[in-house]
Amino acid sequence: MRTPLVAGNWKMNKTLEQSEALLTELAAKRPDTSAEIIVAPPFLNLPAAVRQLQNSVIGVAAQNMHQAESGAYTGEVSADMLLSVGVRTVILGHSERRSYFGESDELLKEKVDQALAKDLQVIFCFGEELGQRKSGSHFEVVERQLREALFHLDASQWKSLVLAYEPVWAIGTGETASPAQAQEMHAFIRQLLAKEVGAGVADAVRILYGGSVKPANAEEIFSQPDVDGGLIGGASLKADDFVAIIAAAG
Ligand SMILES: O=C(CO)COP(=O)(O)O
Repeated sequence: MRTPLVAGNWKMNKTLEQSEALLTELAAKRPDTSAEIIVAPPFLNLPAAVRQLQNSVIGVAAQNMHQAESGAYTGEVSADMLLSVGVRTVILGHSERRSYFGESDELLKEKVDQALAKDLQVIFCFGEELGQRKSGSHFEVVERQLREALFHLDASQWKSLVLAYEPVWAIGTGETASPAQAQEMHAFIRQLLAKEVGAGVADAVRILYGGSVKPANAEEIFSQPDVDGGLIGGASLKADDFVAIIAAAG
């Protein structure tokens, strides 16, 4: 049995004060659920978020990380820095990192390797663009993204990985993949993993869906057999919406 996971990716939203207010509201609403819950505030808010949530069931993730141990990388944050403030999970490969910051499959492989070497849990994002879906190459694109960054990992490393399928055309657009489209891709990924990495990994790994998940569509998407929860952007910025989505997963 895979435990559902709902993660909120706040992106570049919420000052320290706003972050504290949202987390206070979230913790107070105590989502009654069997799902695991994670929030990913901006870097600067992480130490306070970890402190604030230390007695709650809500975990804290970073939205990115540099692949090097340390050094002359102005403006970057390392795995050890995340660990030193109590962060245990990192989101890697988000489409906004890929498109606005030029993160390639090759670079993401390095980041994943570094995160896993440091015992961080990784939520690895991938997904096709609109043109790729229209031309029917979406399965091929997703297969390449996974192959390049993850297929060299062994079964024990896969235990620290969560996959997040986020079709780029559904992110922040209000246009969600239909439950059938999500299920079709998630089932494809699981079959691919069974073939390439092993049946045990394919069965155990959680595959989240991300892209315009809202309280109104969450339940239908999460009820698909190969969808194990969601990575939520906009709707994770409002406590009521996020709690409703969490309830839909558990
Ligand atoms: O990118 C996302 C989560 O990482 C999804 O964002 P939205 O939920 O705002 O579409």
